[in-house]
Amino acid sequence: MLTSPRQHIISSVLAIVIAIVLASLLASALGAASERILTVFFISLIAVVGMGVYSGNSGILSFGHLSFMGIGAYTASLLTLPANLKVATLPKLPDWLATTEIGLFPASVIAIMLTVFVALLIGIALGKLEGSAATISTLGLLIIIHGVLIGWRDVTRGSQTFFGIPRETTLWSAAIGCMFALIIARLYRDSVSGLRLRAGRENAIAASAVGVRIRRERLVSWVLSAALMALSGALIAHFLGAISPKKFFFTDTFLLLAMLIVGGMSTVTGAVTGAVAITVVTEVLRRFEGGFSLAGFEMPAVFGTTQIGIGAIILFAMFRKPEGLAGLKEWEERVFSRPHAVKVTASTEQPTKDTQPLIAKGMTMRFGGLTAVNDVSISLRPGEIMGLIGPNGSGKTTLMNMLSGVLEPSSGKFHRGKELLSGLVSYEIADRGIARTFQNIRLFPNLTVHQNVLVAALSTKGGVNAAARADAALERMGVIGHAHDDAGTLSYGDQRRVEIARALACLPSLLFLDEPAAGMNWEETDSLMETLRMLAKELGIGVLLVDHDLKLINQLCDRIAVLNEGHLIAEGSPSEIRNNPAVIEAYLGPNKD
Ligand SMILES: Nc1ncnc2c1ncn2[C@@H]1O[C@H](COP(=O)(O)OP(=O)(O)OP(=O)(O)O)[C@@H](O)[C@H]1O
Repeated sequence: MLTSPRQHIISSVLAIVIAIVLASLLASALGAASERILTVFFISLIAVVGMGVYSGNSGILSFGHLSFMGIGAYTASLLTLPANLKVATLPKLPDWLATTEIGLFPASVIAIMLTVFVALLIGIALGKLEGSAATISTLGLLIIIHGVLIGWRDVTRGSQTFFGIPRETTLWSAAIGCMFALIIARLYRDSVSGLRLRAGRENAIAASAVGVRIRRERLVSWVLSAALMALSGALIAHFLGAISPKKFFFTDTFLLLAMLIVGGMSTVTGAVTGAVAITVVTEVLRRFEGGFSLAGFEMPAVFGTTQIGIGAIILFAMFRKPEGLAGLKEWEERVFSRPHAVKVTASTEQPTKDTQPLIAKGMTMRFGGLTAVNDVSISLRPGEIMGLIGPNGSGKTTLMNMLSGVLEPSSGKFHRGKELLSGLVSYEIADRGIARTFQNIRLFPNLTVHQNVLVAALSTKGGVNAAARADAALERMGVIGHAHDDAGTLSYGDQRRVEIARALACLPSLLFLDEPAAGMNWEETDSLMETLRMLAKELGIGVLLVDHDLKLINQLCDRIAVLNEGHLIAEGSPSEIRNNPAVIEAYLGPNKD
């Protein structure tokens, strides 16, 4: 399933095919030099989009992808190298490999399969790392695989050139490979997995809280990107006819990353833009590297002109367009307007069937020497609105974080019916019907409002009826008119509503709201109160509401629990809580009137 309009995908695919065919025909007409430049460009572009599939969608920069290109290149070359040459130059190869001599296509397929297998093993290990730790470990990967290519002399000829590879890569085979890679990358970006990964890139905690298994999605994109790198490696080896480990090390990593960063990591349009920009700069500057004469002046040769030029274009892009020359949207997302066809059906927004209360006992959270929540026991029934109040720092958010799986409690358990929920992580809890919003809004700001909500619907309850669920939630919260605006561009109040809509798209039976009215004016707060009442009454959703607005809490809540310094000091109806001496003391202090 694809998460963007069909019109976008069709126009994107058509543009890819037409541009590649036209460029190839033009290069063929211009002669061998142009053909050669375009062939290398196509092969580089496969690698750039390959890197983009992982780095662009996950937000984790990888320095290690050239390793996969190297594995692909050497594997395919070992399979296509003439048997007599293998016997002469690699005498210690096992017999079965020495005598194998197949064409580029089957060799590429095998090379891709082997690379995918290696990437899977590495990806499972790397998946445990986040942010810069993940990036640095990809650097380790590059160095290790480079070391293996050099050290495994019997198979790779070590640091010497691996020569005699049949030059089977033509302009048209590179063009077809490039077309394939661009289309795969484009489809992946808008697939369910791609959307989930982009949500995780924008905000990992929020993505997990709406059911996204970020590690799994990262692994999918890692493996897919490795496959594209292997294809690029196989093609370049069979274009050059000779390779060595240094071809798959720092220099080309820098060049390909420069293309990706300059153009924009998060789109296929960006990868193409960056590859074009860097290729043009490289080709132009290379001609001046050896010196030139201009209007009678002899300019001297300047060593490194090309590298200086690439460095300058990276600096320019970072200063002027840090998200890349092509920005954060695909070209067709900018060009075509998107009237939103609402797909609400009768089967969406059914009243919840969960009638069991959530029961939490002895919930405790220690941060080092601080006990933020101390032995708190509460319960929440479907259909009721329960307020959770207390002075600043009394542990309200921490309690909510534990009950939604964002934090693992130091001790204490919570369950619903017979199902023990403590010990589950947040995407598992979201899938069991407990959804939440955050005190500091955690939307996916560079995704549209519709995508923000759709990703939640797709990632919970098996993704059944996801589009209709997303629309119903947007409509319920009054933000369907913003469906195709980027969530980060909305007013504060609208962002809060989108966050609630995103939680509703999970079809929760319990909804945790952390200061949902913060930043709203009284009119917006009134309308929010009305909506929450309807959610509880019509859909039977239980609401746990943290807020400092005691008027809102008193008017809305059936029951109120009060925390002070991590302890539950009172629980009861609004009137009981208003007259409770412990609560008055916690809020006003012991010596106040
Ligand atoms: N990740 C953390 N690491 C260390 N201390 C934390 C962490 N999260 C919260 N705390 C501390 O735990 C205590 C309770 O914080 P918490 O945010 O739960 O309170 P709160 O009642 O929600 O406050 P507020 O009303 O200001 O949002 C505070 O002293 C806070 O500094």
